[in-house]
Amino acid sequence: MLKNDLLLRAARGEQTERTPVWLMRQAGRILPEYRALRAKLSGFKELVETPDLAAEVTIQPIDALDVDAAIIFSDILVVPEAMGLTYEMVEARGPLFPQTVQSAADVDRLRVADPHEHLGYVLDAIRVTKRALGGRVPLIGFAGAPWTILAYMVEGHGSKTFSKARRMLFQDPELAHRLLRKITDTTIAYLRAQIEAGANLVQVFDSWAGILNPEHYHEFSARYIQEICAAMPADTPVTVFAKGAFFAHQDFAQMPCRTIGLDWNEDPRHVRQLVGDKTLQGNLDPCALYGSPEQVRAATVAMLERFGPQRHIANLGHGVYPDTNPDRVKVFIETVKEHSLRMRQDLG
Ligand SMILES: Cc1c2[nH]c(c1CCC(=O)O)Cc1[nH]c(c(CCC(=O)O)c1C)Cc1[nH]c(c(CCC(=O)O)c1C)Cc1[nH]c(c(C)c1CCC(=O)O)C2
Repeated sequence: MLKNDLLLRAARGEQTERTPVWLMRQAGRILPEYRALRAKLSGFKELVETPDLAAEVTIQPIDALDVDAAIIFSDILVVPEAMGLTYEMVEARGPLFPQTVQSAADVDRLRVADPHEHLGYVLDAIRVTKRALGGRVPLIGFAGAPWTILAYMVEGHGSKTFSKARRMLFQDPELAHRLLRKITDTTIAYLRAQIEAGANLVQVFDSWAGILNPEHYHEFSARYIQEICAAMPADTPVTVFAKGAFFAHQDFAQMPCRTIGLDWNEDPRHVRQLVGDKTLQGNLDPCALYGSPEQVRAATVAMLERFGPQRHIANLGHGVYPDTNPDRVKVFIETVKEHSLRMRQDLG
């Protein structure tokens, strides 16, 4: 039994006494206690692959920030690794795949991973975290959207344009679909296993949605996300966060998911008209947290008013930036709690 189930109720579209709040990328990065633990280890992967440590880092923001959800400490790139493509996390630079996917032979070599065999460390981390949380807040599981995973597997590292990955969509769409098929099958099994291990809600991150043209987004991304959503157990809410996909609201309106994540470029009042009765998540500009406490408070209040009191999960419009002052994050969280309560009292 959960002591605080605001997130799940908001995701299901039920009335809540206040708006739940958490932050994308809340685990790690901004917390001194994360940096202290991280400094003692060989690197990011040791943290991700050691369930007790991953659980500890997952719970740090619950203690430090008093958010309404935990998100399992892991990375979207564990999926390509489970399929046979190892990644490295290069200090201060980001992910790197020494081998990339270019040819039909490369796709054939990849396996559809069995999550119990190849991603057992994540499932163990979820189990340890659940036990340690003792029902304080729900635990969010996650995976990358197939398109975003393909982008890293083909490109080999982060990029502003991902032009190698997008080139494949133009030059060899069939090959892209074969790769997306394997990623999607792996992701469905992986997210289902996360839910069995204890994840209460799962989020699909399509971080590179915004660089596709609308036709390609429909053909190479949305249909696979749709399939993933449809394959989840009916009682587990799914959130789809497709950064920059303002052109794809029609796709999202039909998506069998409960919640749509919005980046900070979007106006929730406009999106509400387009996607029907879904819950919306977001969408404060992460840079708003560089302001003074008064400015953070004002920006947060304005955001809450745009979403309205119900069917909203407060968050940033993307992950929190590493150099953000945790005290400003606290102002954001406290303002959501106080002001969303007040919005309901004003109504009642
Ligand atoms: C694109 C993407 C990645 N990873 C992820 C995405 C999708 C979300 C998004 O768009 O931001 C998802 C992710 N990565 C991480 C989480 C942990 C849970 C959370 O707190 O949200 C989550 C949900 C830990 C992480 N993943 C990474 C770190 C930093 C590693 C470190 O400790 O040095 C953390 C805490 C590394 C990572 N991982 C990735 C990149 C590009 C980088 C390097 C730059 C960066 O720091 O974001 C790939």
